[in-house]
Amino acid sequence: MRWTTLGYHHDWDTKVYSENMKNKFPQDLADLTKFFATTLGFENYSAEAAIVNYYPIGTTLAGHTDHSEANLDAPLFSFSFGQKAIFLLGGQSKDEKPSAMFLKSGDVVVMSKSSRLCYHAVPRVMSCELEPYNNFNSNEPEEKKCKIVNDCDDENFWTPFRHYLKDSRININIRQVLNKGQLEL
Ligand SMILES: O=C(O)CCC(=O)C(=O)O
Ligand SMILES: [Fe+2]
Repeated sequence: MRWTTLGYHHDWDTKVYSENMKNKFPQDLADLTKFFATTLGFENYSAEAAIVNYYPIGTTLAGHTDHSEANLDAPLFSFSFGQKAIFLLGGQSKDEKPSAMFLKSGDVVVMSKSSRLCYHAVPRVMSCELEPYNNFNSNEPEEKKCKIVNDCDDENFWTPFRHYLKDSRININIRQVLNKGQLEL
């Protein structure tokens, strides 16, 4: 499994965010996440760090908690695309037996309040039966479709992504790092 980072870079070795290791967080992803946060009643949410996880079928992510953010009250948002996974969600200690759920393309996991600091893991990525990520039949009129949707309608543009997703899952894991009013680490 591989990953890239956006915004504040999460260093999996030290688990420390730093002001010296960050780039601009993509505005469209920040807006999308804020939409989810506001809809769920989390005002003032600001997406500041993301890990984009790339899982070829057969790869796994070991059990862990995400506790490096200065702000542990803001929820963690997790968007899944491509092939499906088994996601294990446990408790705040390893003594608690985890619950298993499937995460499919388009599913969003929100870890907030008591689940924010719970152990979780991805023990299995496997083939899905349906491929919702290949379906661009939107009812939006042509002029209202955003650029990325129009780009994906173009077979030449989409083909490499379709090939990649056929055997892989992508998860985008988004966090707010700073507390309200905090300007830097
Ligand atoms: O792939 C997932 O669903 C979870 C990823 C995750 O837990 C993380 O990036 O911290
Ligand atoms: Fe995590």
